[in-house]
Amino acid sequence: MASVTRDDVLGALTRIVPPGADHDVVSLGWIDGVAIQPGGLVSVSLAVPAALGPSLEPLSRQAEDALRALAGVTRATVILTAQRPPQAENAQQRPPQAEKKPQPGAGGHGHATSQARIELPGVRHIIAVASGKGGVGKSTTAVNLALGLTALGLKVALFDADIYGPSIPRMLGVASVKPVANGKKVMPVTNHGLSMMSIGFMIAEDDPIIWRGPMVMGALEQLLRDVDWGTQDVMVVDMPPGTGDTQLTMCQRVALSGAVIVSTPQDIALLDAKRGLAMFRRVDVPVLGLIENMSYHLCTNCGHREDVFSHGGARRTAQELGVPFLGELPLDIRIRSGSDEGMPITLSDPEGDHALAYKAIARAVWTSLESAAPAAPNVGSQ
Ligand SMILES: Nc1ncnc2c1ncn2[C@@H]1O[C@H](COP(=O)(O)OP(=O)(O)OP(=O)(O)O)[C@@H](O)[C@H]1O
Repeated sequence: MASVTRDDVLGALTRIVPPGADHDVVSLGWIDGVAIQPGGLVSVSLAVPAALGPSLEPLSRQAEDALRALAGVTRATVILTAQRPPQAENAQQRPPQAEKKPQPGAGGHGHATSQARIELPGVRHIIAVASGKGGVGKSTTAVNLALGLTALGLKVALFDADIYGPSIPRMLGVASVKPVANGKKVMPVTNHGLSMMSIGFMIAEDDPIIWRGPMVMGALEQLLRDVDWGTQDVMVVDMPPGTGDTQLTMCQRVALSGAVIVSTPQDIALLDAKRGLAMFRRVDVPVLGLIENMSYHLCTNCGHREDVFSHGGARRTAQELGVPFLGELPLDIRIRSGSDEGMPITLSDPEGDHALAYKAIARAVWTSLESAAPAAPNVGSQ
């Protein structure tokens, strides 16, 4: 099979002209990134003026058709990302405190950065749930923590930034729901008292999501900005795993009030967790604490407890690094099956030990956020 080249891709895109424009998308400088993977999988990111985003959806379909017509292309995905506003404009929009040293919990609006910040004015606190490596239960923790926060009577949003494996829609039983537009904005999907958005709503589960860093950030930024989040006490962000450029950019661009790090107890996972912690410290985001997931195993039949992964490692690491230890959750099939079935354990067994552990973590997180920031009118406003 002929293999497709970047020039082929750009050539095909020169035939795509936005409605009302005099030039094609290549001449307009809208090509943000092109990724070509073995097997003829082509992904293109088009950085378009933010205000035009929703009206250009048909253009992205047209571009996909043009790419699919190329010899050697088996699948084409074109995503629209919002163009960054010019720097001078950003400087004017940035609140005056943006150049000051950050205050933990003060909405994260304090860290200085040269890049445009993504401000969500109706959201009081934004917290990241992160892990140094994949598969440690970050999404499971983000979902149950978010539900634990709703149990406190808070208005909670959940943003799935795990672009490599968006699992929030499945875990919250809304995998088949499609978000609806409201004017120029998209309404969050709601279920179980949470307002959520995920890249998973926008792509098919088997779509290749191996995008270059800038493309990933563009897609996340567009999603965050284009959703009508309304007023929220707290937004929980399920971060992509790892500590690479995407994660770092996300920490710099989103006004984070703090971060929660999830780790399993093994040394190797803890090393990654330490890397995650260092990343947040580097960008002045307060680390609210460490959670040990899959801390020990509980036998479903007899309830016997086994410390399969040397239980207690995260607590020791938290002490060593001077950050709070927020709690531990066992490796328990009920935690997994709840997520698989769209009914997380905090909902399915709200008075059980695991739900109580998540709720205690949620309380500690909220206390930590609020102890550093005065109460706002929307707090507890459900
Ligand atoms: N405490 C637990 N007990 C049993 N299963 C768990 C537990 N925590 C997570 N899992 C299961 O482990 C798998 C990975 O969890 P999850 O998707 O939350 O991890 P992740 O760190 O977000 O992964 P990725 O980085 O790949 O997105 C899922 O099948 C989940 O249901």
